[in-house]
Amino acid sequence: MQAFDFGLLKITPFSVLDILLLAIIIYQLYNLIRGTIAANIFIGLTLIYILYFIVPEEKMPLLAGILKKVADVGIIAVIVLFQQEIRRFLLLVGKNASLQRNKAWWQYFFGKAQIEKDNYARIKPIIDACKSLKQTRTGALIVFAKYYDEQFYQNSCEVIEAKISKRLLESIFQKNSPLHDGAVVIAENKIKSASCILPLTEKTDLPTQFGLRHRAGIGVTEANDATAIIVSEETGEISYAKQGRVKMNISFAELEKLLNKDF
Ligand SMILES: Nc1ncnc2c1ncn2[C@@H]1O[C@H](COP(=O)(O)OP(=O)(O)OP(=O)(O)O)[C@@H](O)[C@H]1O
Repeated sequence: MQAFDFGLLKITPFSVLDILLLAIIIYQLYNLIRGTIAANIFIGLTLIYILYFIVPEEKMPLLAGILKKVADVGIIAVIVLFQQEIRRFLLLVGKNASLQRNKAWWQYFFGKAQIEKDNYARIKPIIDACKSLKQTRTGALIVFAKYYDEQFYQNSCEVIEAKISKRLLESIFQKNSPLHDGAVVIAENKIKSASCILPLTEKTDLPTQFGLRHRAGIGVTEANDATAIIVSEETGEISYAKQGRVKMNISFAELEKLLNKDF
């Protein structure tokens, strides 16, 4: 393979690929921790590492010794502190490598129109339920899990295992229903569970009106390969969370598009 020689610097196609892949990984990591408390931890760790390299060991042995100790356990600290982010990063890599590709093949073989028709039939009861929940200002949190992680969801949920229906969703979220608190989880084309307590996002830059329901809706999409619809009890507004980001006040046409893509 041809290499370009600029004096000391030798650039080969592999070094370009190397830099490109590293840039993609850094960008994805930045996206995952942007606006979270992990970003501050990352800045803290980077500062400690910079200090470790610039503090002269012979002249300042005490500080250099402490920094060396911290730097030595750095990789373990990174794994412990960034557990959630590493999990999300690996999920992202796995998802891009398998599910998206399968979907494309599926569409190629079975035709886009037929798939969209089938999808609409699956999505309709959910959209109808959201319309009714919005109208009655009933708070709701519906999670769409690409992979139903039993350990993650079942510890804090009531198992349902039922066909998706507008009436069932409405009755679960009705204020006097014993299951209305918490989230409904939909996976494998079924309502798998209700009343789920989900992890809350640690994001610090969210709108002030976002309370626990919105935080849980965003949190679950950070920790899992999942998306979430949040219906606000206060305003009736519908928000949609995906990969730790949230789209606020979306229309039903938008919701249909998003579900078509993600569900
Ligand atoms: N960890 C959690 N997992 C799932 N659902 C939760 C969790 N914490 C709270 N909730 C749900 O959120 C409700 C409280 O919502 P809160 O008023 O704090 O949220 P909000 O984001 O302001 O939404 P709203 O606009 O509907 O008021 C609880 O009654 C419960 O159903």
